[in-house]
Amino acid sequence: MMPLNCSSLVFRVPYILAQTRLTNTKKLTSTSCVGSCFTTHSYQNKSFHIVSQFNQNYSSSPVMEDQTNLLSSPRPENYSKELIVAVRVVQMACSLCQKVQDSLISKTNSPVHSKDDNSPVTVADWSVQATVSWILSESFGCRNVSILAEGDVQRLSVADASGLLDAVVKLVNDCLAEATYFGLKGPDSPLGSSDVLEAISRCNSTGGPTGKFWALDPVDGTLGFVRGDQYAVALALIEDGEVVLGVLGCPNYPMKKEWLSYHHRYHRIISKLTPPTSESWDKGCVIYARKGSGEAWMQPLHHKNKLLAWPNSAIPVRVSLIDNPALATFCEPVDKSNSSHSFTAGLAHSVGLRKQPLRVYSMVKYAAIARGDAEIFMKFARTGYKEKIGDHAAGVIIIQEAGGVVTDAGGSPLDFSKGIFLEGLDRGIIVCAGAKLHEKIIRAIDDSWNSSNL
Ligand SMILES: Nc1ncnc2c1ncn2[C@@H]1O[C@H](COP(=O)(O)OS(=O)(=O)O)[C@@H](OP(=O)(O)O)[C@H]1O
Repeated sequence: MMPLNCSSLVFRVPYILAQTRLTNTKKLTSTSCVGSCFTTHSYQNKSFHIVSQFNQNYSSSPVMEDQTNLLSSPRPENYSKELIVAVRVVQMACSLCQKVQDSLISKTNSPVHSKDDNSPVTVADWSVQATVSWILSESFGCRNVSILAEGDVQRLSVADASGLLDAVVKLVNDCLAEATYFGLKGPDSPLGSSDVLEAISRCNSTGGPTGKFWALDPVDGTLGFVRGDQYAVALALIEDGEVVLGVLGCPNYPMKKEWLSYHHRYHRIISKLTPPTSESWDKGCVIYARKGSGEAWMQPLHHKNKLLAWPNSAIPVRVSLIDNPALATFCEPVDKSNSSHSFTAGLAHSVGLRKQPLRVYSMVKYAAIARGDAEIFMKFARTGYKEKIGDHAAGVIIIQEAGGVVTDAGGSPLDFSKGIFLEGLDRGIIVCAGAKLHEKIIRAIDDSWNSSNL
């Protein structure tokens, strides 16, 4: 048997299979529809409905009020307005990021690989942060909105960053000018630099155990973004230390799941040569879930050529029912400096996973599990790295509501109540479609800990 060997990993917590949810038995037999005026489309042999609603007469609130049926859940409508605004603003952010990524790819054959101060990913980061902050503040009132995000406005305010600030202000205004097409209301006149800086500077929450705050990762998966590959826009709402809703925008998520692996970039580039028609849905989605609903939903990205009839659609997503390790696919980060590939290889072997790992950039790995395209996601950061809550919150709630399980390597739930970081994390993060696979992995990790202590 291949030994589990990862010298940098020390597992301290004994096996506790805590908080695992046995909700994976709920099999969807039919798709639900949303709204009242819909057309039928198909995706992976399932039919679903696209609601073509668009109302120019919006109220003073940036959310168009007649579109609250975006959520088809019959359950209590807690956080429903928050979720609607969050889904829409993440759609806007995806559109913004797509523009930046397209220009990045077309302008250079040797993409930027770091997040230096003037890199396109930095521009996208700031612009998404400003846009999301502005829309949330307009929707719920500045005083009621607290946002935790990484961007620090000081860097953008200094004199030598004026070119960067100009680029950000332009992108933000271009994006907000299209707000009505996403069912939101933009500003009456373009924002100035000070408005943009103010919107960014409002994202100064440090999280914590009480109160309500949004956790935003504007462009998660820097490497994927600059390489023209997978990245995600992640927005979650956390209240009293619990994630209550999550939205993951995945602009490059391929509906042919085989193309998800970074190895298949070539196929994705080829697919770009054939632009999608209004009826096709070849890539890009926004996935979202609300705590306690027992449901997670996916809608296609908004397409520019459908400006006056936004396809306000959603289909339910559910984790895979595969619980046989030999048939299961596991995801992990592409870059081995972000997660030990040798450790996961040993773990995979001892658990009986037989397929090659699916290496995917960013929180798109959470989306893959929620959609049932893979069964396991494991991340084992090197010693000393502290995971940030914004890099996981949206994914965790989506997985849980889609029927999956997320814990640390000791089997404990992730704790979002301790501030910016996932404090007390027992090294790895384990995401599984079902409790059975999860139990096997946690047991194997525990065995490795025991044998390394012999
Ligand atoms: N050293 C180290 N170890 C572990 N994790 C780290 C580390 N450094 C950063 N990060 C965080 O992980 C995010 C990248 O993780 P991914 O799963 O996307 O990795 S990979 O790009 O596929 O290799 C990365 O997201 P981005 O900063 O958006 O790229 C960080 O949130």
